[in-house]
Amino acid sequence: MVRYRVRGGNALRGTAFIQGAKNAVLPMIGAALLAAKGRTVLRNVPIIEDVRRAIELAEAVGAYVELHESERTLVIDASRLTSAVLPAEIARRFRGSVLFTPALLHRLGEAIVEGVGGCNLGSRNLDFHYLGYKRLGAIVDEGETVIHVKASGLTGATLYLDTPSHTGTENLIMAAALAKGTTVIENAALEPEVLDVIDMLTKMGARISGGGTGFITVEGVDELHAVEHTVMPDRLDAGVFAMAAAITGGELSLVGTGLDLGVVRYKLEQMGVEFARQGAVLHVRCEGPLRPINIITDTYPGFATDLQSPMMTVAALADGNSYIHERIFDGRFALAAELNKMGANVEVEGSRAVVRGRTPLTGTEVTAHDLRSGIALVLAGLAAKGETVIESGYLIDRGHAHLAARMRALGADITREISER
Ligand SMILES: CC(=O)N[C@H]1[C@@H](OP(=O)(O)OP(=O)(O)OC[C@H]2O[C@@H](n3ccc(=O)[nH]c3=O)[C@H](O)[C@@H]2O)O[C@H](CO)[C@@H](O)[C@@H]1O
Ligand SMILES: C=C(OP(=O)(O)O)C(=O)O
Repeated sequence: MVRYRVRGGNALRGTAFIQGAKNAVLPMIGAALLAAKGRTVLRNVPIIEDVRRAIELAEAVGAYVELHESERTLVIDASRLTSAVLPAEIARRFRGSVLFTPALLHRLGEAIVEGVGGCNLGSRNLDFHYLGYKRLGAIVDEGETVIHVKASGLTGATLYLDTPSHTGTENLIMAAALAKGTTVIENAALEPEVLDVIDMLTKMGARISGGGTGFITVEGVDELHAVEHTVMPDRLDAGVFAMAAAITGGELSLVGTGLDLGVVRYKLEQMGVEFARQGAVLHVRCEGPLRPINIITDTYPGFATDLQSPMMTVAALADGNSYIHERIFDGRFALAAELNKMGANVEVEGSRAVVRGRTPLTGTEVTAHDLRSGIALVLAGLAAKGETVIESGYLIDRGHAHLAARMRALGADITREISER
């Protein structure tokens, strides 16, 4: 059992190094398995638990993988894939396991998905993925726990997503990349991580146009080759560090190539946080009291649902009532009860929450129900009086690399502990 222990009260100051993006590297590991020859090199890989699980899963299907931790570099040789089974004990531990299906389909003619994990956020359907594979010519047997997808070659088709699913778009692009003929994906996701995956696939030889427009066209090719690619910076990790500066009255320089916080920056600015771009560095500081805010989560370029929980912590520390409307997931307010244990006043009704601030927070034992509620509780701990203990730290480690070390370097009093339990 991993737990984080945070003693609040220190302002965070210094340079925060933003990790590579979790939600880009996971599909890229899946994409690397599409190359039947050569070695793929991924750089700026975040050293997070989800990446470790993705490596285990790639090895389970026969790929050779080297993780060079201090270089944050992953080398993947998928020339010999030996198993189409995504075993439950690994696949159920992270969402990214779903991104291995297209490579197994193309390389081995089938994928046996024994489970898909990820944060527990209410319904997390995969119907767009499976309907899309069917439209491309696959046979999908959906058993109670195991899903079997089979195809002896896919053929391009027009696909439509009811909502622009992030991993759904990535999976269907990967499936279409080696299909015969043209595929059009309508209502495709616009997230920057999806565009980074398209960049990598394009280098691999895929013919993809329309990324970022909502209408993606993929002209199938016969093969894809191994390439080197640098993973984009993690805007969620960056958002959390900006919020840490905001709630502790600190001042941070965020370093991460081409970092763009988008709407999160504008929302924090409305709350009184100051940002300044100095060349490649994004400077963030906050001196005065925080103002309340209204947030509506949405697909990109809307406010990212993954930053909704951390923003709830910031709202609890703002003077006045903030309003949050969660529109992506139907079960993403588990944080409210934990924040309330620390003295916050958050009231949830359906998909909406009212956060009545500012309430002084006091450290106590709290539970991370998912990755982002975990990091939101770390933020609360940084601003609370006394000591906050957060379990399970594993959920935080799924998505944030070396969190305690990076925050300690900025002046935070935070430790990561491992116990037998
Ligand atoms: C590994 C990864 O990249 N995870 C991200 C990805 O998850 P993920 O790709 O799983 O999220 P989706 O965009 O697919 O899901 C969003 C919503 O669409 C619904 N839906 C989705 C697919 C489908 O086939 N049918 C369906 O109904 C889901 O139930 C959910 O309510 O995008 C989410 C939304 O930005 C982020 O919170 C996750 O961090
Ligand atoms: C929901 C998240 O991740 P996943 O889709 O991997 O569960 C997240 O990163 O907040």
